[in-house]
Amino acid sequence: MKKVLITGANGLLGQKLVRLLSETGNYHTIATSRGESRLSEALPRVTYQALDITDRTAVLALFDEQQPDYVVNTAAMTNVDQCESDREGCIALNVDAVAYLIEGCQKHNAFLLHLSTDFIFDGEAGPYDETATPNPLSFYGQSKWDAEKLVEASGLRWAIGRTVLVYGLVPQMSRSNIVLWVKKSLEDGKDIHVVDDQWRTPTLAEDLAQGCELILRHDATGIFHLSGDELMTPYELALRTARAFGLNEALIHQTDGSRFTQPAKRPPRTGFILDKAKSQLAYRPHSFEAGLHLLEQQLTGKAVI
Ligand SMILES: NC(=O)C1=CN([C@@H]2O[C@H](COP(=O)(O)OP(=O)(O)OC[C@H]3O[C@@H](n4cnc5c(N)ncnc54)[C@H](OP(=O)(O)O)[C@@H]3O)[C@@H](O)[C@H]2O)C=CC1
Ligand SMILES: Cc1cn([C@H]2C[C@H](O)[C@@H](COP(=O)(O)OP(=O)(O)O[C@H]3O[C@@H](C)C(=O)[C@@H](O)[C@H]3O)O2)c(=O)[nH]c1=O
Repeated sequence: MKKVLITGANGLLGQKLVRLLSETGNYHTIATSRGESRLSEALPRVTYQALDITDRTAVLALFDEQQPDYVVNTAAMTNVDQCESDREGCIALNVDAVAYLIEGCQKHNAFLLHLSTDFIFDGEAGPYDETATPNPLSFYGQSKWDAEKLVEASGLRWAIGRTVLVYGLVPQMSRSNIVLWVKKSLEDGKDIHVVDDQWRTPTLAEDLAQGCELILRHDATGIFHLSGDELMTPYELALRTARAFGLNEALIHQTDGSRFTQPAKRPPRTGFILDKAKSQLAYRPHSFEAGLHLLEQQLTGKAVI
């Protein structure tokens, strides 16, 4: 049985991945995150331990204690605007902590799967494949690219799973996501202004977890693009979400980057080409509507989250 240490296990991907690894029956999982566990229930073959990955001593001590075969680093500062204002905190978590994990993996000859983002690209030429050249526009994007470079230079057996605009539902979320935000706003009767000049391939959290499990299952090394397969604007995403949940589309107003601004610059056109993950891992993401349907089932208690 493969022993896997997951960081950021309270997060959106972390919770999905812990559940998936438990369900397959092939992994013993050490789920770690900062603070108490927010996993909804005790799961077979899963133990939880608090771990702040910015604490080098704590990271190395946990590696010595648990001796994992695989490490999946899902923890990150994922609030892109916060990364712009708290640059020190961003580097500590998104870059320096990755160096501590690499150190632990080197000592115990563990495989490292690290999560990264479409925001390493400038969005001038999306959708991108794994060979495209990064040119981040934001501090978040730069931090994630710097961490990728550490992983690639580590001498470890490593994989990097890059993803795009993840949506989904887990218990006690510390951060919402675009689909839940659209749904809640429309349910509350609030007007929303959504951009039509950015393009993304939004990713169902379950699909991303599946992609990570496939990498672990096959000991697949290198960079893999793991996202949804449909390129769309956030405006289109909002309309399709409204239709799927039977909500009022008239509340959704089209805007663009000249009128809607955020503190961190977003790349205009990203999205991923998935050919490598499809051919090498048999990665098969849900369609966007199928992803929304699963979310609807989870929200109504017809499927587990
Ligand atoms: N979400 C997205 O749209 C995208 C995400 N990614 C990447 O995918 C990965 C997973 O993202 P996602 O699951 O959505 O992120 P989340 O923000 O949902 O989860 C990150 C988790 O890391 C935890 N964490 C924060 N600081 C620390 C720390 N010092 N030590 C240990 N754990 C910590 C957070 O804890 P707490 O909950 O307590 O804050 C949170 O549970 C990240 O690497 C991200 O950069 C890439 C592209 C898109
Ligand atoms: C809040 C809001 C967002 N948007 C658009 C802008 C943007 O393209 C999209 C999502 O905006 P957010 O600020 O929620 O998410 P954002 O920070 O852009 O999401 C990113 O998260 C990090 C972690 C990543 O790695 C990236 O892949 C990326 O998906 O929605 C609007 O058009 N209007 C709005 O009022």
